[in-house]
Amino acid sequence: MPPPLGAAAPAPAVTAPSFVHLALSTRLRVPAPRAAAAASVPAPHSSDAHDALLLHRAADVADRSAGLTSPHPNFGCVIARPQRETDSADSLVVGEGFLYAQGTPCAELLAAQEAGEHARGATAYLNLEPGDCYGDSTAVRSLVQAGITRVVVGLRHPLKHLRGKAIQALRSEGIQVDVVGEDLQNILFEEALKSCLTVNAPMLYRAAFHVPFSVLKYAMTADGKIAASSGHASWISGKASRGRVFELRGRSDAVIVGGNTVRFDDPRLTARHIEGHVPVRIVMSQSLNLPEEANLWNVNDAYTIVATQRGARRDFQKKLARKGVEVVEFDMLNPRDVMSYCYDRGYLSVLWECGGTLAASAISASVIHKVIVFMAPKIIGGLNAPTPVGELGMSQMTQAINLIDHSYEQIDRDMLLSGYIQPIPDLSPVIPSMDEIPSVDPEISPYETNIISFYKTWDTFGAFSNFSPHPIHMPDENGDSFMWPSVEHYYQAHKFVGVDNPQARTIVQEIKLAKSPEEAARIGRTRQKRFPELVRTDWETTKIDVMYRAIKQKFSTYPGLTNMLLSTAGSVLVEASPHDLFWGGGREGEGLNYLGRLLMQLRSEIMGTFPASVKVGEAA
Ligand SMILES: NC(=O)C1=CN([C@@H]2O[C@H](COP(=O)(O)OP(=O)(O)OC[C@H]3O[C@@H](n4cnc5c(N)ncnc54)[C@H](OP(=O)(O)O)[C@@H]3O)[C@@H](O)[C@H]2O)C=CC1
Ligand SMILES: Nc1c(N[C@@H]2O[C@H](COP(=O)(O)O)[C@@H](O)[C@H]2O)[nH]c(=O)[nH]c1=O
Repeated sequence: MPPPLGAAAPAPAVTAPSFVHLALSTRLRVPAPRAAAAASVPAPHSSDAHDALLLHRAADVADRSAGLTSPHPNFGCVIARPQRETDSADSLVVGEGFLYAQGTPCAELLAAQEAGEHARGATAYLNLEPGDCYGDSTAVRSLVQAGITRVVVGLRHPLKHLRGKAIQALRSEGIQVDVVGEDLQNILFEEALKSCLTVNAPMLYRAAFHVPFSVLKYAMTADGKIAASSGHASWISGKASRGRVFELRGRSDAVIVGGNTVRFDDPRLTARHIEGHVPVRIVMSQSLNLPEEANLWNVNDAYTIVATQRGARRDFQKKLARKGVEVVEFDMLNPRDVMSYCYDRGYLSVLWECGGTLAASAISASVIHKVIVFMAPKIIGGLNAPTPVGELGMSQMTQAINLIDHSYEQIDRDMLLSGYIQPIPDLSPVIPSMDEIPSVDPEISPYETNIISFYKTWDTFGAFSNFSPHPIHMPDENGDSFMWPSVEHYYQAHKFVGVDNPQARTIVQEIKLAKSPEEAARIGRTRQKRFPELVRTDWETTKIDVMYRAIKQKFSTYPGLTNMLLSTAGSVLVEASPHDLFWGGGREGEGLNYLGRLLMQLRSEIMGTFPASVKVGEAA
């Protein structure tokens, strides 16, 4: 049951949770009354702490698949016996396995083979729901034949055509399947769930954005340079750091550099010092003004692709082809088209090791998801020395892209900073699709699930829509405040707010003065499509915060709306837009329903701090 009303708690911060936090909170939030009853029954298995520890271990085992399995995700399976007399999880493990490469035995089969007879009556821990596909059912069959009696799953499979299939198949064989966030809601699973999201980040990004998971990596001196002004750059970071780079390459399907880096560094871009996977090397060059001889043209080291502008230096293209280098022509050579091409080739993860010019272009194209910086305690100076990221069109520090879930690590003399530009997308829709509901909770009939949908403002809960006529007073970037006619006006305008361009400011004014939310939406969407360069570079990451700020202000401005929201306690809220599969739930629950999630997040925050004076459920 939700915490008692009126429980004093500090006012929650305004900023919305990052995606990972949102994923956790919507999965591990206070269970609805029905689920709470189920959760209060003591689990007939080892404690949640053991399960969380072993699930975390399965994610670590899955990480050994990194770079080897594309286009399949990283799969890990740990089989453990629930021995009660010891607290150490290690002594519980009887078998482990990870997917070594496409077409090799699956993790579940390998773990079952290692466990042998000890698998009978044991529990299998999987970072990700088994991905048996194309009629193959090896993973499920391996667990059933090994005599596994319980399976703990970190994430449902992100791909719609696979999601829920293996879970249903295992349950139909009488195996107990506990899915984190559905059957296991204890906050103890937070770390384990985060490790499952992180180890499958490549698959999640690829499924969500239809481009490979892209990591920008560079080595930088303490004064922010990636080379001397002469272009000389070896070496900035130390041997141990460069060893980590070889590992990073070994986990990537491709490594990308720009034409200048080839001209200045003549790089090899191989994952030397470690055996196993060798990434494809990609050069992006519009001019094709590249050296006749270069390490990258030696395809005995690794495969090389040169991406160039259609028709560039055909004679040189032929020379490269004769060396075994693959040349791919693009009408307009740009990072997004190259990433779409890599997506089509099945790449899961790409490492950008380019200079600042191409890095800026890739960030502006929103194809960079994570940044890894090796900072060395060195000063090189140089007015014209190259820097890690070139022109992004930002003139105010307040426009800076804030890395999310960032972390620091010291590596010998260097400092490693890594963080996400675009947080890990959580693909699990809050509303299970119709065929999933029975497998989520057999007691629930698909037609009784307490899902509250809203879409048009005249629906019963239409006031939850961003188009509802509830003006909101919001501070602007200069601290002045403005009365926005609706949440939609505010949201659409903020695609262009802060962009230092008169045209962008004009669009913001147009949207402010739009006569209706529909008109505001039309202006915002059409201008975004026609003038992508006028949209703020960090829009993909900040749009959740912008929306959360606006709905928070809306509900705190209109107490009746807050009461209406509280009256939905325990129900799943779905914005039933069939078109917008990010904010909406889609026709069959395939949408991500982020507006519904934010409203539920807001509701659970209010439930924690709601003043006792106002009764829940009063007329709106
Ligand atoms: N310390 C570190 O980690 C690293 C340092 N460096 C250093 O950085 C310097 C090179 O930096 P930089 O000049 O920025 O080189 P880049 O690696 O960014 O290459 C820029 C070139 O990329 C090509 N390109 C293709 N498509 C695009 C696009 N859409 N946008 C932009 N460029 C595109 C063009 O090549 P073309 O002109 O052929 O058409 C362009 O000139 C070198 O001194 C190198 O040593 C480089 C990488 C990492
Ligand atoms: N100078 C520099 C880096 N430079 C990057 O590494 C590339 C050289 O790779 P390779 O030829 O395989 O050794 C170079 O082209 C550039 O992309 N990287 C780092 O981790 N630390 C460094 O100090």
